[in-house]
Amino acid sequence: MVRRFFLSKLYPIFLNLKAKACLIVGGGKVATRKVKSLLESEANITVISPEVTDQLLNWYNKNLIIWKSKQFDLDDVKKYNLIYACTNDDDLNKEIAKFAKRYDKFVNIATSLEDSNFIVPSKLERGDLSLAISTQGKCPVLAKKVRKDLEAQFDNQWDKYLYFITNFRSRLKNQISCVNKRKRILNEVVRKVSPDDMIEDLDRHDLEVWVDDIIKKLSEGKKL
Ligand SMILES: C[C@@]1(CC(=O)O)C2=NC(=C\c3[nH]c(c(CCC(=O)O)c3CC(=O)O)Cc3[nH]c(c(CC(=O)O)c3CCC(=O)O)/C=C3\N/C(=C\2)[C@@H](CCC(=O)O)[C@]3(C)CC(=O)O)/[C@H]1CCC(=O)O
Ligand SMILES: NC(=O)c1ccc[n+]([C@@H]2O[C@H](COP(=O)([O-])OP(=O)(O)OC[C@H]3O[C@@H](n4cnc5c(N)ncnc54)[C@H](O)[C@@H]3O)[C@@H](O)[C@H]2O)c1
Repeated sequence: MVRRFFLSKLYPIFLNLKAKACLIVGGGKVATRKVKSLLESEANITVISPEVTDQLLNWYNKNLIIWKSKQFDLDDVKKYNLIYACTNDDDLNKEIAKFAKRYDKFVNIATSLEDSNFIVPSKLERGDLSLAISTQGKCPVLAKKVRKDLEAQFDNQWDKYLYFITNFRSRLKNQISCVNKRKRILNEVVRKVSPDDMIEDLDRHDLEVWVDDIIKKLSEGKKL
């Protein structure tokens, strides 16, 4: 019998954080990792910490983040959508969680799964393919290992493949109005064309010719 800490499962979601106000309390290794992925999402990032890593300082000097060089104050949480408590003081992190939840905020506690109401997954990206891996917080180091294993399986060909599939689907939508026919063709192309079929340096024109040729064949009921 498997016992679970949470009665309900954590809900996986991809958030659009562009320009959303995010607060990171703490300026160490963990804070730096969380800020790195928030920067990729173009969030509006504030770091509160008396000291920060060289990397955070570098982002601050390039105006990519706001840094308030001070001790955290409870009132600091009010203005932010997402809050990450990444200090090395677990009692302080827990206090941040309590206060943030009073204001109905989403808060992530680097030292305590139990006090977090969202957690950060390990992630792998290949073009527009995003894989998020979580152990529901039970063993982050295992999530990291699974990510590394998947990195080998999903190699850089997937980048080109996602580009091909995106192009294919958009041209298919323009050419075939029947949803069921589109669905059949897409299923067929996903089954028959693999990332290994992607050609190096295929220019846009050649890609479109290739895509249209596949659409024509499949819509006429021919095999690939
Ligand atoms: C995936 C990743 C994403 C990221 O952080 O970006 C991530 N942790 C990573 C690495 C990592 N974390 C820790 C170690 C040291 C080994 C160890 O102790 O296990 C390593 C390994 C390393 O650093 O190499 C220690 C640790 N982590 C947490 C606690 C507190 C606790 O367990 O309660 C403690 C003990 C702290 C203490 O001693 O007090 C908690 C969380 N860590 C999570 C995410 C969330 C759950 C994710 C899931 O569902 O699996 C959750 C719940 C909250 C959160 O942080 O969002 C990232 C891998 C990125 C990658 O490389 O792919
Ligand atoms: N969740 C995770 O993914 C994960 C992974 C590894 C470790 N951890 C745990 O997370 C914590 C942070 O790890 P780290 O390696 O970044 O530690 P660190 O010691 O490098 O950084 C701690 C930071 O907290 C800041 N800080 C301390 N008191 C503060 C206050 N009152 N106000 C504002 N900032 C304050 C310090 O200035 C420092 O920048 C540790 O307790 C560690 O065990 C979590």
